[in-house]
Amino acid sequence: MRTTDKRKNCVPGLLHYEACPTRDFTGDCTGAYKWLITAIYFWRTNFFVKSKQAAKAGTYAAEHSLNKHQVERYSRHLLLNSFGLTAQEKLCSSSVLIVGCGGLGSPAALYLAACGVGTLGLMDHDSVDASNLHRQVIHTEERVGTSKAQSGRKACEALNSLIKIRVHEEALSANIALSIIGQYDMVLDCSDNAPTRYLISDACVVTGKPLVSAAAVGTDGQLTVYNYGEDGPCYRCLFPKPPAPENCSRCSDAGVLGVVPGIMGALQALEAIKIASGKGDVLNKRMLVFDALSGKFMTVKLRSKRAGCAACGEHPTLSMSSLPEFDYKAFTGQEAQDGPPVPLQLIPSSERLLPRDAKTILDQALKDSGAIEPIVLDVRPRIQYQLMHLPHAVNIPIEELENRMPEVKELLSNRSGSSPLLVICRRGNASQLAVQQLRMAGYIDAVDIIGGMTQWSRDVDSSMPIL
Ligand SMILES: Nc1ncnc2c1ncn2[C@@H]1O[C@H](COP(=O)(O)OP(=O)(O)OP(=O)(O)O)[C@@H](O)[C@H]1O
Ligand SMILES: [Zn+2]
Repeated sequence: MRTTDKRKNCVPGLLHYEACPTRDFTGDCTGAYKWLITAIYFWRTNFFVKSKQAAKAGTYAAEHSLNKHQVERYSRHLLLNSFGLTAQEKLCSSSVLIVGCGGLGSPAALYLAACGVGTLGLMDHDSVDASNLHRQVIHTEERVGTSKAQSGRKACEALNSLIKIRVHEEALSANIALSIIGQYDMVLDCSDNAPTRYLISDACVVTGKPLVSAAAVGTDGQLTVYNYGEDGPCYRCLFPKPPAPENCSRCSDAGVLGVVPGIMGALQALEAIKIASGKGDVLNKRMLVFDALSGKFMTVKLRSKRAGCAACGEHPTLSMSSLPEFDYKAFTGQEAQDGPPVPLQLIPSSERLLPRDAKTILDQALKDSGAIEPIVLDVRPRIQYQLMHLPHAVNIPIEELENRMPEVKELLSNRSGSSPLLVICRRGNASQLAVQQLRMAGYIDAVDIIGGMTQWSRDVDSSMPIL
């Protein structure tokens, strides 16, 4: 009976009394097994509740800092033997500043956003123009006229919401360069003018940041990394003296095959990824030169640091305190922001014509002279003339004017007495130079049109495309 009384200590259904290993020597159940089973039960229950809570919170056992979304999104990088986990973690905690959201900056920003750079800075003071869209693939038709930096932010955010994007809607200038560049691990120079290139390079030297620099004009591209490693040169080491302004080709004058900056910008993103992740050989002391028409890439060896370099040499003159005072415009002889050329004032305004007045004179001359056409001399390059020109205009590019004066003489010999000699160019600078030449050749009634074809399109005939 004693035995039967003690059976109540056993956990019902779990163990047959006879088989209970914790019976005492009299064969009675001690209840120890009951307490053991109960303890296991509570421990397991507690464990399951805790695991459920853990699963809800999204934690799981792993030896890295990436969250579930990052692991899924960057899985193809993570699986790549030559890249992998540590490289992606470094990338995700890196910060990159892109100066210029144009032809180079567009693909660079998209790839860096897509691959998970932790913080991406987008800097540009300009707004999107329709002529940008054939190569600046970060922008859209809808965003023409809006800020390039904001347009870039929208595209990058739409692509990857896991990264941070900082927008700098202003031009990089000497007084803000150090504080802005100081916020990032590295810089991509995607700008298009000499003063900005010198400024970015100097600021990167002073703040100790690597600089991924590229250029693309026409069908050619270049790429290198400055200020990298022990003895990597800076931009000034290679180009201590700025090029003459007339030797700097600009896309807005020389044109550019859209995909060329696309390729160079993507390569800039690649160098940035290599620097941030610590993988691969960075393009240090080497320049990659791309010729799109022949489809050839060539690598040129570059020099090491120059001992006498004003920025990174043995006795630099540029420093935290002197850089903000440095006059990059005076040094390069160019405007810090790439825009239309500064309007020249070679001829007094009173001796020039506004497009509307020129139109009235032309209409009147046509009426008066009947069959004889008024004379309009268009001094733009041939391609611009082919794209569109004024009715009756004769094309003699400014570079050919001196040699082709006999043609001008012939042209003028047929005009009626009242026909004016009007000279037009793209924006009103070359036409003033042409008028000076014509006047020296004896054609003193030559007169140019203020603002050229660009202003003509705005004031007289909006159906004309602006180049
Ligand atoms: N100092 C600067 N700070 C910030 N952005 C700059 C600076 N200088 C140039 N940029 C930007 O760099 C970009 C360069 O782009 P890109 O070379 O494709 O030429 P673009 O000026 O957009 O077009 P186009 O030359 O055809 O008129 C431009 O958006 C320009 O505004
Ligand atoms: Zn240097």
